[in-house]
Amino acid sequence: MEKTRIPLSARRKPITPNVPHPVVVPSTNLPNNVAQRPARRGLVRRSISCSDLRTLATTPLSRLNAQSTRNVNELDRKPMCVRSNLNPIQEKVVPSVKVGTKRVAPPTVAPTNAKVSRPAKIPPYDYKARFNSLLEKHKILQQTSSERETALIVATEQLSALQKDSEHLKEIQNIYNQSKQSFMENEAKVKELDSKLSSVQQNFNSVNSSYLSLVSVHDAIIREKEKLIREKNMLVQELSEMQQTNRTQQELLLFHKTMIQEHEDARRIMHNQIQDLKGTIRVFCRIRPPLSTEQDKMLCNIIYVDDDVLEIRKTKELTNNCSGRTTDGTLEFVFDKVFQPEASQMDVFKELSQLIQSAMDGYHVCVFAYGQTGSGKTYTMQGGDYSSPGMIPQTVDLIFKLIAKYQQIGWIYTVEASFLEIYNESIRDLLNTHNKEHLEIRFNEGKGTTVTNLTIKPVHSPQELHSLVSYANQNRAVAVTNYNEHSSRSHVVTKITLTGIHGNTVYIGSLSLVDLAGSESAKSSTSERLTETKNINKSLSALGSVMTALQNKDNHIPYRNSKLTYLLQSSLGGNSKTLMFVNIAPFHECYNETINALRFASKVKEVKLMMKKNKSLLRN
Ligand SMILES: Nc1ncnc2c1ncn2[C@@H]1O[C@H](COP(=O)(O)OP(=O)(O)OP(=O)(O)O)[C@@H](O)[C@H]1O
Repeated sequence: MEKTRIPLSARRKPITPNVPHPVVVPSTNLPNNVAQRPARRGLVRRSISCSDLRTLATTPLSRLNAQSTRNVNELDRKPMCVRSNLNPIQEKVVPSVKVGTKRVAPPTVAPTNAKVSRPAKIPPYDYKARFNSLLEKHKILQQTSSERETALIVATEQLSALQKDSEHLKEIQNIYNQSKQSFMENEAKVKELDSKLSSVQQNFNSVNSSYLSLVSVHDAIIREKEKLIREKNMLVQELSEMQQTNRTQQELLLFHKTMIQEHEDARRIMHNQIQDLKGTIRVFCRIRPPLSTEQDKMLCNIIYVDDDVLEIRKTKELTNNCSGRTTDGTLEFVFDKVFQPEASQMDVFKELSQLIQSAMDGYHVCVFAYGQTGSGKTYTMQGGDYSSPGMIPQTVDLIFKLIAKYQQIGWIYTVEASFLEIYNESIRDLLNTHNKEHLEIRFNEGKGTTVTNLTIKPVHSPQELHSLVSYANQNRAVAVTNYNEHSSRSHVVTKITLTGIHGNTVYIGSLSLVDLAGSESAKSSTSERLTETKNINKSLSALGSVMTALQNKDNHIPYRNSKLTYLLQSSLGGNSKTLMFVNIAPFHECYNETINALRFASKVKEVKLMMKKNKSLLRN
């Protein structure tokens, strides 16, 4: 039997084995736009790009399935178009038939109604012809059968290919699903990255805006820096001009300092000459007012003739009994100044302050208050309450004011203070009442008068000195049972030493402020007070003797007759300025003591001291 050849058109290309990549997809399963690409019959072998997969992913599955079904049907149809090359009449499209779930090409049926010329009718008796005709028919049938078998084989191959396609499609579907899953994951990642990108963008924007503002600040700083550099240059210029001016001014200042120093020296000399002209021993008389508790007391008749002359009168009987100038029983006394009861502490200090200047200038100054008990000595030296500070507190304040003033022209001052009490001719250290050491007065031409073992405190401020003054007063009070009685019976010496240094020049001056014991006579004292009074009178009369000797310019001045005069030797000698307050109580009952005090003071007033300045040179 002649073998039937399968037409080329009916053959199918072998299907490439299914491998994940490259993916072999039947063109029919691809969406239209993908499938439109050049394809071979039925199948397309090509690599699936990401965009194809994306298109696949975005195409609904139902649509793909429908399209796939359509294409399979088309494939089913196309291979069934079997052409017979034996008989063109037999060539026709054979529709596929469904066998079970598969569609296969139906067996080809030989056309019976072919439009060919009918063979001539064979007579019934022509068996040979009829046999040949039958053979011909048989041959045709055999050929048809063979073709149908071939078609069946082709259809079976196609079916198997389709099955493979289907499996392949399933695999592609899986790959597609995986790709879709991975795509969705990637898309989520892309979204996440997008959000990160947007936050990074925001950060970038904020950093950028900060950067821009920093840039503007930087620019402003640069501008400011340039401005400052310009100002600095101007200041440098000004500074150099000022330095030049400064040099000129320093030269001028030096010149002025020299001038000031020369003027200061001249002032010191003139000041001391004026003080000398006023008297080396000056006597001020101060009459205290009666207190509110003393309004009943009869007063003396005191007449203030001038600011340095007073007249006092008690009775006519006393006329010619006094050493003062008498006129109708009136005694007249002339002092350097008479302070009436109304005079304030400030008025009194105004006169004293000139002597403090002398102490700063290197002189020894002695101020003492003389008078009977209750005449106002302590009030004058120490003061009453805070509103009426006496000579000592005011002196302390003035000293420190002057020190500050002198500092400006190059002077450096140091201040030292000591406080002692002479009671019954023995000395007590008021800054150390437990001081059992022997306190002995020594005199040295160079150093002046000193007391051995006496506490001497350096002082740096007025407050410190005020505290020492009150501490000394306190010690004076606690040492005895009856302060008022005791205070009348002892001499208190406050000594402030001032050392001024300017270059090689050193001035050492001192201020001795003495609150003397009451000057009442022994007659008016009781027997108990007699010893005290004798001692007081001894020291006061020694003071008078020293004054007289000084007045007479005696070779020997009896300083050593009492502790008081010995202690005040350097303040009463030729190298000092002395101011004596004679304090007077204004009462009739005190008249005799008043007259005695006034006489004593008048005697002192006549003393003329020979002055010698305590100037020394440290070097050369
Ligand atoms: N100028 C004055 N103005 C007002 N009161 C004064 C004045 N002088 C003294 N007094 C007052 O008179 C009283 C006696 O004065 P003060 O104690 O100073 O006398 P004194 O001479 O120091 O006595 P004593 O020798 O006992 O110490 C005190 O109360 C004092 O305050």
